[in-house]
Amino acid sequence: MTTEQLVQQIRKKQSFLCIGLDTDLEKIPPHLLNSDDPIFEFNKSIIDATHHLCVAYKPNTAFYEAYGIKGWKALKKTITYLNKNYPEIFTIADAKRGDIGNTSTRYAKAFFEDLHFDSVTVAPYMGKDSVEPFLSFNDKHTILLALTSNEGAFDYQTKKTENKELYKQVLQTAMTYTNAENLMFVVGATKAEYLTEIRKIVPDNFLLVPGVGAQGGSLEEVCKYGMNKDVGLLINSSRGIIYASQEKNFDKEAAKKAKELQLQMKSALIAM
Ligand SMILES: O=C(O)c1cc(=O)[nH]c(=O)n1[C@@H]1O[C@H](COP(=O)(O)O)[C@@H](O)[C@H]1O
Repeated sequence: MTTEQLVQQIRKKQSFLCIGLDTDLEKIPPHLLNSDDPIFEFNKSIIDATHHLCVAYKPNTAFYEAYGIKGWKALKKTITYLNKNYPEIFTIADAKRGDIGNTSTRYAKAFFEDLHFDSVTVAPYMGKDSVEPFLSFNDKHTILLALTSNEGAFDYQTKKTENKELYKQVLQTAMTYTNAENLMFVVGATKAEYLTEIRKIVPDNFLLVPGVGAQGGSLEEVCKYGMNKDVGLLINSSRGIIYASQEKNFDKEAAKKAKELQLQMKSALIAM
C-alpha cells in the first residue's frame, strides 16, 4: 500500500486508529476456546466488528510465536483474511526484527512476500545494512523504533551521544538510508512531549504511536505535537480495545472502545 492510499483512507474514515491484535488465549472470551482455532476466531470477530473505525491492524508476532506452529498458522490466516476482505486496511507485523543484511533480507521476505504485510517494525541498533534490505521493497514500509513507550527507553534512547540524544541520531541517520521514503518511526504515546523535537527531524514521515489505553498515553497530546499536514500518525491501542469484555458480545464492546477513540480522532482532524 502506498502512503497516499493510507492518507486517503484516514480522511475517508476520519480515523488514524491502529488496533493491536495481541491475542492471548488467557484473555479471550472462554467460549471461544472450544473452537478449532480460537486465536483466529477471536481476531476475525474483532476485525469484522471494528474495520470501519480503524485504518490499520497490528498483530504483535510474539503473541503468535508463543503458541508455536498453531500460533503462526493463526497469524497467517489473520493476515490472509484481512487482505482478502479488507484490502484497504494497512497491516503491520510488529516483529521488531533487524540483523546482518543477509539475514534481514530473509526477515523482509517472510513478512512482505510470504505473509503479505504492508509493513514491519524493525530495531535500528545494527544500523544501515540491517535496515536497508527492508526498505528495498516497493510500497512496503519499515517502521523503525525511535523512542519507545516503555521505561527502559530512558536507558539508551534519550542518552546523549556526540551531544545528541540517541533517538535523534537514529532519526537523522535513518533518513540518509537508501529508500528512506519507505520509513515510518515508532514513538510511544507516553513520550508525547518529545514529539515537537521529533517533528523537526522527520516532518513528513508517518509515526506509529503505541501506548494509549493500557499504558496511559494521551491521544490529545500526541495529536497536538505529532500531527503533520497529512495527519502522519497511526495511533495504536491493543488491550484497551480487544479485551473490553470477556462475554459473548466482546466484539461489540471492543467496537465501542474503538469508536470512542475514533470520535476523538475525528475531532482532532476537524481542528487541524
Ligand atoms: O512497536 C510497537 O508497536 C511498540 C513500541 C513501543 O514503544 N511500545 C509498545 O507498546 N509497542 C507495542 O504496542 C502494543 C501496545 O499494546 P497495549 O499497551 O496493549 O495497547 C504492544 O504490541 C507493544 O509490543
